[in-house]
Amino acid sequence: MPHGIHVPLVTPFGPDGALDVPSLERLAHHVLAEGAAGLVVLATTGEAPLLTGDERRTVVATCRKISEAYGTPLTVGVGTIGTDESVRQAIDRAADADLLLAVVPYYLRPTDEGVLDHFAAIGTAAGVPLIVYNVPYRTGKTLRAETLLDLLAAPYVAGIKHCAGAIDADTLTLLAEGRGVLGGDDAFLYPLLQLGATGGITASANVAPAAFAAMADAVRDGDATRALDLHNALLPLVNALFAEPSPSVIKAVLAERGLIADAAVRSPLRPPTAASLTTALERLRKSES
Ligand SMILES: O=C(O)C1=N[C@H](C(=O)O)C[C@H](O)C1
Repeated sequence: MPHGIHVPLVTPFGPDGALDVPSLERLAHHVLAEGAAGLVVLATTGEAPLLTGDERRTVVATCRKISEAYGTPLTVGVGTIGTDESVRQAIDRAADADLLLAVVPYYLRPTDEGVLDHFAAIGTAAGVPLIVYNVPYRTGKTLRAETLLDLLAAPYVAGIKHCAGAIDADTLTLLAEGRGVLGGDDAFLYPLLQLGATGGITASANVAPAAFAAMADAVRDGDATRALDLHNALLPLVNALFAEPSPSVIKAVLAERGLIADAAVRSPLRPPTAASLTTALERLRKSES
């Protein structure tokens, strides 16, 4: 069962728009050295749908080597609208992955039963445990709490990355009855951990890996005061990092800090405004003081 903070890495591009592997390596080393429990590639934050097939393979191979050097798991994103193509992706990426982060099929809004069949097909074919990526505000598909619990109980599912955008009634049911929930909404990570989530996949941890890892450790160790202090210090930063479509602000902050060479994002994402970047940098400095 995944635990701790797994960082969904941004995918750095150079000023010419090409994949920047040295920056990816630098960032991956940095977050693991700062206490992240694992790397996640080809997720939302990694702009996965905007990469070519060759770029995806390079990102996975690069982070595979680094994960092996640190002895930490590598989670690789998979999944699209249709089951057949999702299965193909899963088979292709499973060889280099410890876990696959498989998104709920989006856009078509299938039934919950269709979604269960979708994950059964992927999980059976891949032979690598899945983390179900439940993000209704992106996919357009909300799953019933019972369906999420059915997924958690499936032999091919190691966990659920839960991004409900709130702590709603279904989230409470899921956490009360299921094991292996990972917080996927950065702003809600602390309460989710307190309610029993085993860890998180949080984009903001690209920028502040040590603080996120410390917060997860504090909850695990029962140090509620320290965990709450860290949450309160991180929350303004998280809000600033998500003030514009992610990962634009995150990349700009990483570039300012010298962790990646350039802040470029791919269209239709756009660079953040100067005001958003300034606010995020100020809040990062404050969170560190
Ligand atoms: O890339 C991810 O994985 C994450 N995606 C969420 C989103 O952007 O919807 C947020 C989370 O921090 C990580």
